[in-house]
Amino acid sequence: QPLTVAVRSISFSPRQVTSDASFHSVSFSETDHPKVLITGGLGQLGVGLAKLLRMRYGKNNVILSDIRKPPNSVFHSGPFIYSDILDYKNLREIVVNNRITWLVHYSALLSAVGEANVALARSVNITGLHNILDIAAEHGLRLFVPSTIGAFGPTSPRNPTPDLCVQRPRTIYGVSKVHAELMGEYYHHRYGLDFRCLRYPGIISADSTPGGGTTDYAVQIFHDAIKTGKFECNLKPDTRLPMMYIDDCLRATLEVMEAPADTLSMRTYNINAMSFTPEELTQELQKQMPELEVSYEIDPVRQGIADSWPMNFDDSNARKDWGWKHDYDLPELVQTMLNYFREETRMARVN
Ligand SMILES: NC(=O)c1ccc[n+]([C@@H]2O[C@H](COP(=O)([O-])OP(=O)(O)OC[C@H]3O[C@@H](n4cnc5c(N)ncnc54)[C@H](O)[C@@H]3O)[C@@H](O)[C@H]2O)c1
Ligand SMILES: C[C@@H](O)[C@H](N)C(=O)O
Repeated sequence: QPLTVAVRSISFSPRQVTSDASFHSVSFSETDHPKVLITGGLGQLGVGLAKLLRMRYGKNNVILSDIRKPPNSVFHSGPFIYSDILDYKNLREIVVNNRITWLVHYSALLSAVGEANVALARSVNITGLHNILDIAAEHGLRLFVPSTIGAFGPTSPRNPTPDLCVQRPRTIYGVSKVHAELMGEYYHHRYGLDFRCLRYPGIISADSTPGGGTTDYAVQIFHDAIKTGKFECNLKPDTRLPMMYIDDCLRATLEVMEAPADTLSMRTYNINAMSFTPEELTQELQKQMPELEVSYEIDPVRQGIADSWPMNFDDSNARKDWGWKHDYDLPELVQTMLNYFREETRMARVN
């Protein structure tokens, strides 16, 4: 404990790190919950993660942040603050004023929007990450940064893709995520930063919308199926990609953050649940909605990206080291998503 206090009270920035500097994660007892900051929290994943972490650590111990204006429901459900990850001083002020101990770094531009705006993606995904790493190291934070199936490329083994193999992605998103994995691991080995990283598959959620990725079709199909009974898919029918229901993704994040450090033989893990093609997802949906019509209008950018990504993800290390286990396969995913949208439609009719 005295060591922790001493390290935290040193006022330096890793921007002026001395060659023998060493950082240590802040330890806390079971009764002393972590104080969590989530960046980029208004995207597809952040609000759900905040809800899960607040149930576990208390509402006021989890702060959501973003550069966008939160909807009323989010603003009133717990602490929310403005935070631009490109503003280092602002980040530092938030961490200091709120005595943050865990940082979940969700801000990013995803694969398709990244290709549409490479300069912004480079700035948010790479310069922003540098700010986050320095803040986390300077203040002894436990840092979670998600990576992605997009961190692999056409020369990686695709079926299955192991944790350790060639990573030569061809998107700015993928390049920035490989950079994040390597920088986080470097800070861990060099400075003792408690860096934890999961490579997420495409995430599927009902109550939040994806932010411009290649796997977005697998969410949009549910919205369109319920609304119009028709869906135009922008990937070819046989494009196989790893996918996961959001509840599994958020639970994995919580579990790896809580895992004792000595169970982590690596700092970056693949996690997986299922793999399917648009055709297989359609067939599963049609078991309950036989009238659903799916047509294909291929987006060459997204298709090119998908064709370079893993088809199946090998997550055996996560299962072995810290007990990762998914709950949702394709049938449960489809049932859960349809239940959500049907209930929403029923409530809309009642009101
Ligand atoms: N959703 C998925 O399928 C998926 C899969 C693999 C990995 N991931 C990773 O998980 C994380 C969260 O994903 P998501 O789907 O919620 O992303 P998203 O695109 O839905 O949300 C990203 C958020 O980052 C915010 N942001 C952009 N610029 C910012 C800045 N300068 N400062 C602060 N915030 C900024 C945006 O406003 C947005 O709310 C990302 O890092 C993503 O790469 C997501
Ligand atoms: C896979 C993931 O990183 C994101 N959903 C994307 O497609 O870009």
